[in-house]
Amino acid sequence: MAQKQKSYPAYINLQPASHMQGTVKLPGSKSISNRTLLLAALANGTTEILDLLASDDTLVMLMALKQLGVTWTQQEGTQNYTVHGCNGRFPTHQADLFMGNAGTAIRPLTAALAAMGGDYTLHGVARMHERPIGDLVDALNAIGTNVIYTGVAGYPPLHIRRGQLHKHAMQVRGNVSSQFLTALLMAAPLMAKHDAITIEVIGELISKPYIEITLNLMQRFGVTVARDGWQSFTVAAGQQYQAPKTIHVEGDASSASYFLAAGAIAGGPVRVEGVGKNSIQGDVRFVEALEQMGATITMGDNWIEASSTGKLKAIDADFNHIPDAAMTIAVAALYADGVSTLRNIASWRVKETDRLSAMATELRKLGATIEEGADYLRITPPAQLQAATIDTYDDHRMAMCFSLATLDGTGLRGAALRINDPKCVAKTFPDYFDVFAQIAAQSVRNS
Ligand SMILES: O=C(O)C1=C[C@@H](OP(=O)(O)O)[C@@H](O)[C@H](O)C1
Ligand SMILES: C=C(OP(=O)(O)O)C(=O)O
Repeated sequence: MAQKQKSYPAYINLQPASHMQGTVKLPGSKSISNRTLLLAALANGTTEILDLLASDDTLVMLMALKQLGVTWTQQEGTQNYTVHGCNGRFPTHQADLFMGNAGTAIRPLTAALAAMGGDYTLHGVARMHERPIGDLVDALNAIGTNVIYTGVAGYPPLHIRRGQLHKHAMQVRGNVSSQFLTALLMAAPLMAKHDAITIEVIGELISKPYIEITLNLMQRFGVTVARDGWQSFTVAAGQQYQAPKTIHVEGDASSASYFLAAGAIAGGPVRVEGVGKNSIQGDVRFVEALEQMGATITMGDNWIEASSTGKLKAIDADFNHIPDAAMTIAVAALYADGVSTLRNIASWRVKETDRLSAMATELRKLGATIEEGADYLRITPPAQLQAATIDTYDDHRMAMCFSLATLDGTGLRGAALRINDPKCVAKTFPDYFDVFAQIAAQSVRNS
């Protein structure tokens, strides 16, 4: 078994806290873990991956690779893995792959399998079958791959057969998910055997910093991508992924956001370890938003710390570059001195749930006044938070960011905050509520 299993009750009651202080060691980055697993599997040679994230999203990738004939081993009692690369061609040409709700698994694997051809099906949980993949499939099939929808057009499940590449210039729309471009980039060396592959982005590209993670990791595996800004990307012919021997997975910057926000809301200092000023993850820029709200941030090579001395200031900003960590700002806005506006976050609607609608509904339960726009959220905090039972919509980030609603020690008047279905955090952070409780306990000891 690759991951430890954790059992959670149907709900969890969190006690109010007025001060948060302590240090957290972060789990590995989901974005880096799943990219590294796929690149290591495709590479020529053996890669040792250190500190891989242990979660549902990485488990589905590990299991899919195993079904595809990739050999990997986990070093006992660690999150270190040895992956034996298959040099651009999976040994197994027929497989039925369960992808859970992991966008970072299904999208890049679809592109890689389409490029290779075979007889593969990819499917996931019910919500996965509502998350769009049409822009990726269109981009692939336009150059000759053979990807078929077996349910509703534009969505998984997918069936991948053998195609015949007849073009090397690809086009992909960028305004629904950056993961489509990431997927094409990662698969491009498999299709660029004799001719360069170019990928042109049509229209706006969202979530840009995730493309930097992709390019950075491809480079670590020896493939260079030439680019013209965010408009077009070229992978020269004849490049193959080469195993870098060892690769270390940074701590997850999106997971860091909950603890850093706790330090900013409730005094701190709260320090996260595993990610720092040289991170390749765009979500470290979450701290800029906290600073704008008045928090004090310090950073080292492998840590970030947040603290504050007074009430947070309201914020009005564009969060397109950090859609995941922006959810944490929505809850932090409950503690601000005025009305906050989170702009350019339409992609929230096609993630684990419709996050714009879910966030609006749950913030209202706490007493906030919310304006939900097509692509923005305006949050007016209540004078005092109300105790509430928070629904989580099978969305790990809904569960994690609403734990911050306990940090107004007096406002909840001693009442616990109830979070339903806390087990959904297993998507990226199975131990989240234990770690959150440890920080709360450290804070009590230190106060
Ligand atoms: O490439 C990645 O690792 C991710 C890209 C983002 O998705 P979108 O590009 O769909 O916004 C982000 O929300 C997701 O959690 C991880
Ligand atoms: C959007 C997310 O996940 P996915 O990788 O499945 O897109 C997320 O983790 O917030």
